[in-house]
Amino acid sequence: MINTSLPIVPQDSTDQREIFATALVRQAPLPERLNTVLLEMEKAARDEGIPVIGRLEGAIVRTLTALRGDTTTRVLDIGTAIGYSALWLAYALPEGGKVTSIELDPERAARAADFIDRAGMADRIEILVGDAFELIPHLGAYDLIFQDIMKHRYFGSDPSLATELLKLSKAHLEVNGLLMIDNAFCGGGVVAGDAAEHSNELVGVRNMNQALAEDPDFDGVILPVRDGLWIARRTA
Ligand SMILES: C[S@@+](CC[C@H](N)C(=O)[O-])C[C@H]1O[C@@H](n2cnc3c(N)ncnc32)[C@H](O)[C@@H]1O
Repeated sequence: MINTSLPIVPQDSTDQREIFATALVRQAPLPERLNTVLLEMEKAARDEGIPVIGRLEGAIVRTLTALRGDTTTRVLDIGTAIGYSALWLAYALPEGGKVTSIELDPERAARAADFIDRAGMADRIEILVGDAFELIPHLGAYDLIFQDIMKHRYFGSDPSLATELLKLSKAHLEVNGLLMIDNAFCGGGVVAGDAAEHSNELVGVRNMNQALAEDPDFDGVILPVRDGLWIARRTA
């Protein structure tokens, strides 16, 4: 069901500026229980080739989420893997905040549940197992949505799905809500040349980038860190 032979963006970059920023972020104090589990997850991700956003992007996601303060209590995390991004999101939320995280692979979802429990965040994160395209239409509205499934879902598949997921996310995002989408550069492919000559995945991500950039209901920008992180506020 899941194509595990896909290229994985390394969690730690070779860019000297990102290495410097990541080293500083590693020194930031975190609750010991949370940090112990995050370190274990980072090791598992490296050893087993599990794609996670890594420490630098984790800290960016946490900071952007925390900046929203009490306006953000309902978060949707699309693509749980082993729960790494869900933990950063949950940690940033105010009291009473909750992350709903969706994962297609039941084994990964089970590992995520175990890590999340050990990090002491089980009361803040709910994992739904299934296909995001089937589950999201049954969910409510969110203050923040983090999308991180594109690499898996679109490679060699239908290039229109990336834009469909954007539409689905928009339909479940409150006005003034924040949409974050990882892998906007699609491994660098969308920057390198004419995506139309490349894979369905590249075409899909390029079209999604264009649709989001042109959408009058969003203000946003791709942060050029790691593989490109869209941050876009729904304005209307
Ligand atoms: C890049 S990983 C997510 C990493 C996670 N956000 C993190 O940083 O910790 C993408 C995950 O999305 C899952 N996935 C792929 N297609 C999906 C779909 N249609 N619905 C739900 N999950 C999906 C994959 O099984 C994979 O575990």
